[in-house]
Amino acid sequence: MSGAGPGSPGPAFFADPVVRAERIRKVFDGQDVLRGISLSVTRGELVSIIGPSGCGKSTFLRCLNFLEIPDSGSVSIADVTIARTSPRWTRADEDAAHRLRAHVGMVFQSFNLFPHRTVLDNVMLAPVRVKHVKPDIARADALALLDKVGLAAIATRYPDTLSGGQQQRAAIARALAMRPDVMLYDEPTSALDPELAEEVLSVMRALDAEGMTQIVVTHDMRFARAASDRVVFMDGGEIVEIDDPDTLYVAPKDARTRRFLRSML
Ligand SMILES: Nc1ncnc2c1ncn2[C@@H]1O[C@H](COP(=O)(O)OP(=O)(O)OP(=O)(O)O)[C@@H](O)[C@H]1O
Repeated sequence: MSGAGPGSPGPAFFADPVVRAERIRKVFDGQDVLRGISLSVTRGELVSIIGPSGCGKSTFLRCLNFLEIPDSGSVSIADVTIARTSPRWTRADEDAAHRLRAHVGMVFQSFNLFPHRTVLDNVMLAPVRVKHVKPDIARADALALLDKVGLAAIATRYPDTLSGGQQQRAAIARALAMRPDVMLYDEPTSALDPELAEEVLSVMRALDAEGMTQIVVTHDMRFARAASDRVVFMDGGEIVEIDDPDTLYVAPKDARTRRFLRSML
């Protein structure tokens, strides 16, 4: 939640960690993609992760909910902790990952809506099937969420009749329907024209104002600077954390990251 000012809850509001990743490592085909990354995100924070193409941003995000399984390290989200202590991924690990994912809403670059279902069905499906919420309650909840993202009037349409921005807002509503503790976004606006991207970003800003915890992998430096509480730069499988997104201070020793940042300003 950015812009703490007079009357805002202040730093104590951020005291409660929702996500804690410690020493996450991931090797693909002998390539050290993540070299022991740690990141804590507290309740209500909006953290943007940026960095050069191929530096491991998506891999790190996907490790947070075990869509990608880290080789070592631990992730805690809400009350679930998974520590990788052995190279084997067991049935018990998968069960724990299932419990952890129940706390996480994930939004992908490519929307990933079910094409043969209406927008409303897309949003109410998981609460009914996974959480066994009564259909009439799930429907009312889904309509409220669609209203929040500006899509209530087109709830009965199918995804292929929607703009990309509308589809992405539907995908956000679908993720929110599971009442997550944290939302993860993997380049949510990269496939969108600037105007449609702005519709999506404004939904994310509104969620931030409500206190939702959000982690966003993005190439949108303007959004990262303007809306984030923290910008985290990744490079070479490590992170360089910037406390103040306005000044974009980067440790002087990190020349490659400085060059990357200059190219984005
Ligand atoms: N499933 C996989 N198998 C093998 N290599 C992979 C896999 N996923 C990612 N990689 C490799 O890991 C590295 C990091 O990829 P990743 O997608 O995490 O980077 P990124 O920073 O998100 O890039 P971009 O900004 O271009 O999306 C790349 O070299 C990529 O080719």
